[in-house]
Amino acid sequence: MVGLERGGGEKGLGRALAASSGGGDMTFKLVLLRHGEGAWNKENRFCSWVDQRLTPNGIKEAQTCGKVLKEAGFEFDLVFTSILSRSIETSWLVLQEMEQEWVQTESSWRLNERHYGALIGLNRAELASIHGEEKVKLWRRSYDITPPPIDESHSHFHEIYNDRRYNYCDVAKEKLPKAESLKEVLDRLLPYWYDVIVPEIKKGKCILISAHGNSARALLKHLEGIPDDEIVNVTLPTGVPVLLELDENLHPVRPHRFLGNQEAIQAAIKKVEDQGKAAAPGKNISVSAN
Ligand SMILES: O=C(O)[C@@H](CO)OP(=O)(O)O
Repeated sequence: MVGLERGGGEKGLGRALAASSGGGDMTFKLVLLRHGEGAWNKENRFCSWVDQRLTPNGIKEAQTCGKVLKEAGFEFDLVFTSILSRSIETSWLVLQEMEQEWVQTESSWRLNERHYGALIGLNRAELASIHGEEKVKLWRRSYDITPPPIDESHSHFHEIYNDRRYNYCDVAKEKLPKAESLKEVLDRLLPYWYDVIVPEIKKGKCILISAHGNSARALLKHLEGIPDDEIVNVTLPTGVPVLLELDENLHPVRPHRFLGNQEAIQAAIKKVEDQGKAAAPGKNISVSAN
């Protein structure tokens, strides 16, 4: 298997199926992706189910991702996205860069970003200066802590729940979440994973999942068996492809790998982690900390 040295070391990684040395067992390759930077990523606000477009930088990130995947030789058979524009737009840009725009795409709310409840729209750094960085880290990265739920008084409530896209979900609108822990994200994602995505992987299809920081983390936790208290340390940067290689039981044959310039990727991870550092208190912050 090809290593990940910079300067073309990822070439050849993209074959959908590879025989492992000796036994001839099949290895399935799956690429997980967090969308490119969106407007509220840049403003350091919890974006979650608010629909945001990519920034010019986010567009570049998605295009770079497409270049990396193209150079590595990936040929996708199927793409899955959430129903939020930033994940769909990212998949378009990736496929365009790879000259694979024709690849069939399916979208589901079950791949949406985690529902951040009452935290939606708030600035992470301002929140950290009020509630402390530890509390914000727990809200952002813990496994089973659910933030306070969104209610009708929230300035983005109606924008989210009156959005026509949620008329087409496989659950009634009233049953859609009002806040989610990472565990709750996994609970709503797994039926889609097992019923829709897994059968396609098992057919040998090369699959791209263009999702979000926390829906991708939830899936990664599930596939790699990351313990509840260790998932807090897993952060995904925007627009960086994550390669997973799975055996026929969909157990990983090696740890996930970020594809691309490793130094730039580490810097991007740090940037996302630093979003939760405290800043001078801002004005419009009101959320009950419990
Ligand atoms: O804003 C959000 O919904 C997510 C990132 O998409 O934020 P965080 O990185 O804090 O989980």
